[in-house]
Amino acid sequence: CSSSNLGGKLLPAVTFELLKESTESKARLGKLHTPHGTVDTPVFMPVGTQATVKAMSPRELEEIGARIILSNTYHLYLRPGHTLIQEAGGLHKFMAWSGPILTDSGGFQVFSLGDLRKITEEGVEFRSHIDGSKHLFTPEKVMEIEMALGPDIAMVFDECVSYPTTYEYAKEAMERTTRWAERCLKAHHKEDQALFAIVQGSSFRELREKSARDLVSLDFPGYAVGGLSVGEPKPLMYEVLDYTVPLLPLHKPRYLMGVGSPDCVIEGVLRGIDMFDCVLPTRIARNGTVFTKLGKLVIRNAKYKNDFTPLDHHCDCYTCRTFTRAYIRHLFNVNEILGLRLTTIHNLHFLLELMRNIRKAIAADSLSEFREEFYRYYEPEQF
Ligand SMILES: CCNc1nc2cc3[nH]c(NC)nc3cc2c(=O)[nH]1
Ligand SMILES: [Zn+2]
Repeated sequence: CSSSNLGGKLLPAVTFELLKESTESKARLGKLHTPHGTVDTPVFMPVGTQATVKAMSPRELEEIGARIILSNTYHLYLRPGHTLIQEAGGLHKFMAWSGPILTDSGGFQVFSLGDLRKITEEGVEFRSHIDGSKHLFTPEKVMEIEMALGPDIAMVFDECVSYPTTYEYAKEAMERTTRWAERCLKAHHKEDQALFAIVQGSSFRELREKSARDLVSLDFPGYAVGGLSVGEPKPLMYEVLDYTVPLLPLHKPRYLMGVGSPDCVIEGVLRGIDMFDCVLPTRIARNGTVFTKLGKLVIRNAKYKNDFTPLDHHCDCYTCRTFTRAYIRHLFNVNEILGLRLTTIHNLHFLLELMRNIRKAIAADSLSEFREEFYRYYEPEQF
């Protein structure tokens, strides 16, 4: 059922149950209840930009324990169109994913189109990266698209400001984003879909605090921290989280957008983040780079030519149980599709397994030991 009806008062479609707060950090265990099932948090959400997590079938996603996945409003609006997907019965039916789905609002995509877009108070005029046709995304239009796509969680239309930026521009963009969020709230009318807000303000503390305060007063069911993982040094991202997350409601989910490298996920969880998404694990898999306990491994490297051991000696995923480095390197060498499928399965399993272990560590109040142990082996990158 979507949102049960108690004497006319509709219960919200998506609710967050705070199960346990860590004693040693801001980490917490939770359950995100949605019309398409419940998600244990902290959670990593694989990205399925064009209504598919590239190279993975829904069955394989289920097998590795994926629960909630992301799709992209911008891409699906352009192809095949949100009206076609609505005709198909919505995204869940169209892509045969029965679990929870979150759609971003296209904000990030249209802003990364560079000078192919024009921002006004009304919205963003942009040219399609496919055929150059002109489009206008307004908060109202984006709400119409996301209501038609039918995900369990829809994101507001915001402006993700690039890094670095000036205080003046960050202020102007943040205040407009808050006005857009109010317009999204007014235009959104789908009871079985939750609308999450996105905090902006770049790396300026008073802008982040103003953005958080204004959005919290609008009482959204969930809050994302946007404008991060856009090229800023990791310590700066952590600093922004240190002073932004505490301003968000304890009993609502916090979503850090675009973060999915193992070290950033651990640092985000420690700072009170519940939800993560990132194209990194699937994107680097397709060019043969995999996560392992000891850091990243590039399988095309000649040193793996005669290496008949698994990708990651500590992993029990289908790829690592079944194939060797030599075989997967061969597949990449001869451009065989199975190669990138196997590395995608492994990288997603790696991230989802990391989340399972993080949840276990929070439950056992041992997340800082887990973090020490993880860093003892894992070599994080600077960006
Ligand atoms: C929902 C669309 N809006 C929206 N998406 C985002 C996607 C991101 N992806 C990354 N790093 C890969 N940072 C992001 C920030 C935002 C952001 O501030 N806003
Ligand atoms: Zn594996």
